Amino acid sequence: MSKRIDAIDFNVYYSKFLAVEGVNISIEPKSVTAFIGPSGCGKTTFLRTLNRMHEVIPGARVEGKLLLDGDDIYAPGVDPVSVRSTIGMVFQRPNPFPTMSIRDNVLAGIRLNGKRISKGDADTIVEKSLRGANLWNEVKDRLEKPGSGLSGGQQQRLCIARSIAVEPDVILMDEPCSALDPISTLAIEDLINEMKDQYTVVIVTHNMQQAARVSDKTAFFNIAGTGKPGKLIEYAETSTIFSTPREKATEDYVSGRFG
Ligand SMILES: Nc1ncnc2c1ncn2[C@@H]1O[C@H](COP(=O)(O)OP(=O)(O)OP(=O)(O)O)[C@@H](O)[C@H]1O
Repeated sequence: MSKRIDAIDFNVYYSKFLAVEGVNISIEPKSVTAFIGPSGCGKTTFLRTLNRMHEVIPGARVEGKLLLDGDDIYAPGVDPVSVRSTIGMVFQRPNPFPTMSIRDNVLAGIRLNGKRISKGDADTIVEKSLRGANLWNEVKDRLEKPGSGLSGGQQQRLCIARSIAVEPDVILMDEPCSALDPISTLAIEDLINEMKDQYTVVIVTHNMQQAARVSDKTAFFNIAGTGKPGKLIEYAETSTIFSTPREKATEDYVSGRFG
C-alpha cells in the first residue's frame, strides 16, 4: 500500500555538521517525486533519512518529525529495521548478492526479515516480484544462476525486484540509472512509471530530463556555499518547476546556468 510522507521542520546532521536544514515537504502516495539540485546540497542525505538509513553512520542524527501516513518513524520504540522493510531503497550501483542465485536474490530481503515461507509461496513471490520489475521474461529460465551474470540494467531491475518482494509502501531510489546505459535507463524509467500505481516513489537524480520524464512533483534543493546546510528551495508539480518556477535559483538550475 502506497503511503504519504511528511517531513516537518526537519534537520539532518553528521555529528556537528548541519547538512540539511528546515525541510518541510509532503510527498504524495501513488506518485513519483524527484529530488534535484547541485552536488552537496543534501539530496542523498535527506533521502536516506526517509527510511532511517542515515543513522547507520556514527554521529549522524536528525531533528524534527518524519511522518509515514501520520506516524512518526523516529518516535521512541519504532524499530528501524521494520521501517526499512516498509520503506525500501535502491542504490546508485546495482548491488545484487553476487554469488546468490537470481531467485535467492529476490528472496533475500524476506529471509533477512526472518520470515519462513513455503517453496510454493516463495515461487509465487519470485515470479510476482520479477514481473513487477519487468525482468521475469528475461530470467525465468535461469533463476538458479547467479545474479552477477546479468547485465547492469538487469541487475538493477533485480535489485528493484528484491526491494518490492518485501511489499514495501515506499521505494527510495538514489540515482538508480547513473551506472546504466541509455537503453537500460529507459527500461528503469518505464518501470518507475508503472511502480507509482502501487508505491510512493522518491528518486534522486542529476539528470534533469529524467526528472522531467518520470516525476509528478520535483523538489529543488540548493546550498548557499561550502559548509552551509542544504535547503529545500522549491517544491511543485514537475511541469511547473521546469517551465515557470517561482524562485530564480530554481530557474537558473533547471536551465543549466549553474550546478
Ligand atoms: N558520511 C558523511 N559524513 C560527513 N558528511 C557527509 C557524509 N556524507 C555526506 N556528507 C556531507 O553532507 C553534505 C550533503 O551531501 P549529499 O551527498 O547528501 O549531497 P548530494 O546533494 O546528494 O550530492 P551529490 O549530488 O554530489 O550526490 C555534503 O556537504 C557532504 O560532504
